[in-house]
Amino acid sequence: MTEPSPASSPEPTGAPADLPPTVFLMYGASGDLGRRLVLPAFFQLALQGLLPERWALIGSGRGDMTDASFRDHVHDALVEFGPHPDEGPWDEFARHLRFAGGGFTAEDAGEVPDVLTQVRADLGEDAQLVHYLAIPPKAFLPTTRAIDAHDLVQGCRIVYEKPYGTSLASFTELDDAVQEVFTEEQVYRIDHFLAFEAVQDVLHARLATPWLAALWSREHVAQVQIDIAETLDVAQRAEFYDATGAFLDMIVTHLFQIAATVAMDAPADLRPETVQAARDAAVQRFRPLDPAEVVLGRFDGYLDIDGVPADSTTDTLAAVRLWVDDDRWRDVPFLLRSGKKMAADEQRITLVLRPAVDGPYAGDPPADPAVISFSLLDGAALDIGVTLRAPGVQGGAVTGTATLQRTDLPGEPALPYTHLIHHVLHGDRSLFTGVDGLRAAWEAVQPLAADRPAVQDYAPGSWGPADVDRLAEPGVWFLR
Ligand SMILES: NC(=O)C1=CN([C@@H]2O[C@H](COP(=O)(O)OP(=O)(O)OC[C@H]3O[C@@H](n4cnc5c(N)ncnc54)[C@H](OP(=O)(O)O)[C@@H]3O)[C@@H](O)[C@H]2O)C=CC1
Ligand SMILES: O=C1O[C@H](COP(=O)(O)O)[C@@H](O)[C@H](O)[C@H]1O
Repeated sequence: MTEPSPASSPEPTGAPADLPPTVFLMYGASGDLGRRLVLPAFFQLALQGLLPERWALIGSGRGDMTDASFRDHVHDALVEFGPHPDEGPWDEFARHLRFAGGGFTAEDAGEVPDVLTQVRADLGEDAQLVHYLAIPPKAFLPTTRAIDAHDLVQGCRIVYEKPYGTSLASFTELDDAVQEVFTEEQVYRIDHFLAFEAVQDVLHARLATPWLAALWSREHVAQVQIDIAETLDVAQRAEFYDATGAFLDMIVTHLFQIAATVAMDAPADLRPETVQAARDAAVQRFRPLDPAEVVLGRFDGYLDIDGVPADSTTDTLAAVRLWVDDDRWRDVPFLLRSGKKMAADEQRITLVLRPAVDGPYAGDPPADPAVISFSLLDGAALDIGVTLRAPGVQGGAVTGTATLQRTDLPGEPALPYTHLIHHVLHGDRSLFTGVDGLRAAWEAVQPLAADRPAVQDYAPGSWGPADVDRLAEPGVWFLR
């Protein structure tokens, strides 16, 4: 298959000086996500000179916090998670931080209006307003209504964390309310895996490297494997996790979006709407899952965790065989797997390549097939497996792997949330999930609502129940 060549730049462009004055109103700024991921991303943007010349970040929360204690909170977060405040102009950065306590509901906007008025007096009445909902998903809907009730919709952008819905019904309820209040162009729905540099590579390497593009189809690819394996426990967040499970936490969200990034047709250009529409169109071609091709697992010992009910049936691992119904991928299984307490911390997208179909090596495939494999972890790497003549006088075939470390490339990598906030600032929705794709994702998992497979036990430190291996047959999991 041939690919069109895209015409425009892969990154949002425009100097920070050209960005309008911007006010971020961050709901849930005191929470775990804010501390670990979002506030560090703001500081990384500041270090790289990528924030607008005039900006403010107002943390909003239900408690009372002074500006000074919010600044201390941000400082502590940076000390713990980096970039360290000493690495940059902390004092200057801190002056942009404000806090508005007293919560924010439709009935009572707390201190938000007052603080916003003060900030606007400084930045200008027409400063761009960006709402960032870093709050639990159950608060998305009431906060959306509150933003409407307090007349903070006009001209704003709004960022929703994941998960955007937990079923087709709850997605529809949330999205109906969101579409009533905002136009689609105002809405940024996060799936932070789309912002991993290695996930962005999957599209950009293919678009920029013709030989890679040439093998991007069923003609050369026998299987696609997407593996997000974690050794992590869930004891710190048992309540959340038990209500969610691996399938909802990871498969229908992150792994589906990654699968769509692999499966999408090459967009004709890199305009955000073209990229998002191409990815959404790929999700719309996902065949509804067959429950017989879904394996759910639970690590031994899960039921002993404090906060997990004795009769829990929550999955801590999920693996699925997904099919993409189009000419490019017909009959190529997409194998998705993610779980907790697994054998390794690994995040990989692997295209397993077909062996020779004719010539002297046909019919004699090597034990390890050739692959193109993207690691998503820090300092991510691209592994390219090629089958070669085996060394020595006996000959035969052997597969070797060449590894390209991203850390060997020139340039400073950016954190996923740094990319995401940068894109919001520039009005670029290419790294955000589209509403059509999300709806299609929930539709694709609907068969499980009526026919959920039983949860099977697996040993902590393993790759999951034996049935997971069966999903990959006649092949094998690249990670094993
Ligand atoms: N933590 C993570 O690693 C990740 C989280 N996410 C998503 O980010 C969002 C925030 O997650 P996280 O920070 O872990 O969540 P937290 O449970 O830490 O909550 C964040 C903050 O939201 C406020 N809050 C809590 N309940 C409510 C409520 N009912 N109404 C309004 N505000 C409330 C609290 O602040 P206060 O008490 O000051 O009001 C709290 O500190 C969620 O949607 C989550 O799914 C996504 C990816 C990773
Ligand atoms: O959204 C989530 O993602 C994390 C894995 O993402 P990472 O960026 O921390 O690698 C996962 O551990 C968590 O369960 C899930 O909610």
